[in-house]
Order: sequence, then structure tokens, then C-alpha cells
Amino acid sequence: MTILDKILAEKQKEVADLKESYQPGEIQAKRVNVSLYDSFMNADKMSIIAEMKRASPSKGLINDGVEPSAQGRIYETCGAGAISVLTDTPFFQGTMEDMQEVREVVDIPVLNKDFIIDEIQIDRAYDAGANLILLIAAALPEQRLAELYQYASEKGLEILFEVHNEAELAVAQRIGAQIIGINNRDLKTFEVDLATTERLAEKIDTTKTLLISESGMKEKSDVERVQKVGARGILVGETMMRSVDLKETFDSLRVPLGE
Ligand SMILES: O=C(O)c1ccccc1NCC(=O)[C@H](O)[C@H](O)COP(=O)(O)O
Repeated sequence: MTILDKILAEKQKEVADLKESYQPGEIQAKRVNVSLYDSFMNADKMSIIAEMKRASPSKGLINDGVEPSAQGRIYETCGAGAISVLTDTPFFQGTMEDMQEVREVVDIPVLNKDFIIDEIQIDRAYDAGANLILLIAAALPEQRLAELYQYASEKGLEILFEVHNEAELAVAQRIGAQIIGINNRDLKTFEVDLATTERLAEKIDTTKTLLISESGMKEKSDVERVQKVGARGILVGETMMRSVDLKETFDSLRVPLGE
């Protein structure tokens, strides 16, 4: 059983509980109408989705003392184009409250980073103020991904559609995903390889589709590699959570975008 299988098994239980306990509309958070696609496609530097991640299956505890609203504020001030908040508790030690706290204090897009398998999670993400949700191609059959994509779009949410290989990229393209995240982390082995972005990017028309490279961004040279193949955005978790000088970290990763 892979880590993704274990996470998804846990999500099935969570969704069953949520259907019993959550009424859509129950939470009413601040809404900010901003488009990540528009802002990233029009930026002249690499845009950063800075992630709030206390812990992860691959790294264990990363930063358990983080205070979501303070971290959200500083991410925005330092130049984040968006903020990703891990809301999964068993594997990442995040919560929905973390995301709401961030939403309250920032005006840039907020991504609900979770393992979405059901509409009820999308309802709750929307109610809690998310602008985007994550759909992971490896998590569900194509038909179900298409249904959830449509459901989220109709609510006015943007979707970061995450892929790891050619077959998953083909699914993203058939569904018409506008924002494709190529995850450089193999969710079975945890190995991170930026060559995943380099290989798959060739198959994407990055003048129309927004390409985000996810995981493993540590320094400027990493970002330059994915910028060269058309990424206009990067999703950065651990490096941000461990940074002792976030302004310096953002400045070094926000490389100019070439023509
Ligand atoms: O990070 C993990 O260990 C992990 C394990 C299983 C499923 C997902 C996982 N991470 C989610 C992510 O996609 C990353 O948090 C995100 O891309 C940022 O990665 P990094 O900058 O390397 O922290």
C-alpha cells in the first residue's frame, strides 16, 4: 500500500464523517475574488505559491510552531502570489482552521491543499474562503476527476490539477485543466526529481495552460531549471517553512521570466 493509498483510505472515513457533520454554507468566511491563473499568467517574475506545512509523510515534523495568520501575512508581504494551506490532519498536521486564519489576513489566492475525493470537501473549502482546490490525478478515476473539476468550476473555484506522469497529464488535458501542477515528488518513493517537470512540460502549451512546478524547490538554480521549460509558478513548502529569512528566500526564488 502506498502513502497515497493510506491517505485516501483515511479521506474516505473523513468524508463519511463530514457528510454527517457538515452542512454546506455552515462556515462563512471572507471571500476575495482573485484569479491565480490571471495573476500568474501576467507576472514578469516566477510566481510563488508558498505553502503552510507543519509536517509531511516524507519529512516528518517540519515546523510545528508555525502560527498560520503570522505566516500568511509574512508570505504575502514577502511577495507570495498565493498561499497553499495543507488542511489534512493525520499526515500533515494541518486543519481547516489554519486555512481560515490565513484567509482572514491575506488578499491573494488561497489554495486548500488536501486530498479531495468528494463534493462535500469542495463545499467546505469554498465556504472556508478558498480560491482554489487541488485535484490529484493519481487519486481518482478520470470520470470522477472530471465531475469534481466541473463541480468546483461551477462554484467559481480554480483548480490546481496535479500530475506525476504522461498518462496523468493526458487526463488533465482531456478534462481541460487550465492550471496544471507537475509534482516532482514521486508519491510512492518520495524521491524528488525536477526532471519530471522538464520531461512533462514539453507536452504542455504553456502559453495557454499555466504550468506550476511543485516540490523540491530549494534554490535559484532549481527555479531556473523549471522556468526554462515554461513554468510560470512554483509551489514551495519545506523551504519556506524552514526559512530564517523569508524576504531573502522569496527574492532568490522569484527569477525573471524570459520571453
Ligand atoms: O510532502 C510529502 O511528503 C507528501 C507525501 C504524500 C503526498 C503529498 C505530499 N506532499 C504534498 C506536496 O505536494 C508538497 O507539500 C508540495 O509540493 C511542496 O513540496 P516541498 O516544497 O518539497 O515541501
